[in-house]
Amino acid sequence: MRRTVAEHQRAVLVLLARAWRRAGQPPLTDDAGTRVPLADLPGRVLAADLLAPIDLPPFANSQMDGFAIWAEPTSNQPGSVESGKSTTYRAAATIPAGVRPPALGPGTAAPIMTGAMLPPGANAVVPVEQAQPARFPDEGEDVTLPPTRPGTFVRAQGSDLPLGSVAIPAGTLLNAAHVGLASALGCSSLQVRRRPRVLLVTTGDEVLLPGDPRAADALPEGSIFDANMALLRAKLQEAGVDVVLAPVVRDEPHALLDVLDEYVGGVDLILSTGGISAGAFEVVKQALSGLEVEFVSLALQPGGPQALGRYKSVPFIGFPGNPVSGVVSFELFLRPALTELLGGPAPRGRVLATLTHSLTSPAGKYQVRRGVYEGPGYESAASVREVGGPSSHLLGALAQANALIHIPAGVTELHAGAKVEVWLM
Ligand SMILES: Nc1nc2c(c(=O)[nH]1)N[C@H]1C(S)=C(S)[C@@H](COP(=O)(O)OP(=O)(O)OC[C@H]3O[C@@H](n4cnc5c(N)ncnc54)[C@H](O)[C@@H]3O)O[C@H]1N2
Ligand code: MOO
Repeated sequence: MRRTVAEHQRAVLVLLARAWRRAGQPPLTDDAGTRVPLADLPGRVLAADLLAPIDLPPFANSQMDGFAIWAEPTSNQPGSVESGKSTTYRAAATIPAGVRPPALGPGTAAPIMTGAMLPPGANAVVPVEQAQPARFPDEGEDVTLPPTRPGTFVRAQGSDLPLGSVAIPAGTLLNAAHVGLASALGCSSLQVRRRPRVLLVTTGDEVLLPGDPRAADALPEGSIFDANMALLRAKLQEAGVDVVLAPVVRDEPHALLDVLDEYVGGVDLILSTGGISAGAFEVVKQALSGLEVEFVSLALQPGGPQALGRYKSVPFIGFPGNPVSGVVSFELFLRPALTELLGGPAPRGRVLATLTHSLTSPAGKYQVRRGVYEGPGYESAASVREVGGPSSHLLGALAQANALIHIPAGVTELHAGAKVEVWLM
């Protein structure tokens, strides 16, 4: 079956949405939610609105090292802002951060430190630099301060977030700032959405894992070391997925079915690599054809052959075996679906960049090349340079790349200086 890239993106999204979404619920929500400590929260998605359990700041406090005073709210008093006259105060006891200060006496100014609690009876702070003398006096000494409006350099209680307000909405992909906010609100853990558990199945008689005893002396002729298991595991983990690894499956359909049967009960998605094109030993195709999995051919390179469906009700996605094909398939189909359905990972940045050299692309194919992107500088526009070529076995080039260059179907030639769409990895 032939399908466009956009149609396949949609098909992947629909497959996962149908399997993962319970009526009226966000996808993969456990009834109890999962409580996760602060240290492990970045990259997780918040399950329920976090309501501020306290005011933030919890009390009115000083924004400057200076003097806490009572500033007259009326405009035409002597010493008011409008009259421009300074006022001389008697210095009260110094207020450090972390204590509950005594009330401010009339005619006094209390030396106060940044973050210290404003004493009852104070409503403004004058920075020490504006005092005469411009230093902290001993208690009982005189200090002269300029006219000041009420509220100056005071961080009011609840002015950042009032008690009971929505501090972080459900569905937020949590980052460092969210974790800092949760901690400042006194939360040591938050309730997050469960991560999908993905079974990663690598296939191929020729594939050996590094450390395999069969390669103890030397890599046997005709064999290769695995790239896909390590590569896609890292991609999935980076995207916030829990990965369940199956052993490398040899090119025997019953061996694949045995592995799927062993793991299918505990996972939300099965992702396989290899065995789906036109050869004589296509293990995924042979094992699953006739079941609920369809094998499609996209006008896409890399990533042309794809498999999609279900195995015993669990969504099944099959990527082609070439390592770069797996990466492109992941970036085009699976990662955006995870973002859309689960709220994370963060979408890839998509920008236009100037191609540094000319390129050709086969007619009728959507090509995705690997590139090195350099962001705009003071005097230069964003640019991208291809590394390697179109072939999907070029792992060395992939490892140099930080971007995918998109060349739409129908574009056969691009000159240096052309603007191309780039996805930043
Ligand atoms: N006659 C045709 N041949 C091929 C077609 C086609 O349309 N007609 N499509 C080509 C394209 S495009 C791709 S992509 C591959 C996809 O093949 P499979 O998905 O069946 O994958 P395999 O044949 O199993 O492997 C392809 C390639 O990748 C290497 N490989 C596999 N697993 C790993 C691994 N874990 N680590 C590193 N490398 C791996 C494998 O050795 C092969 O070289 O088919 C083309 N052929
Ligand atoms: O479509 Mo294949 O994925 O180019 O190598």
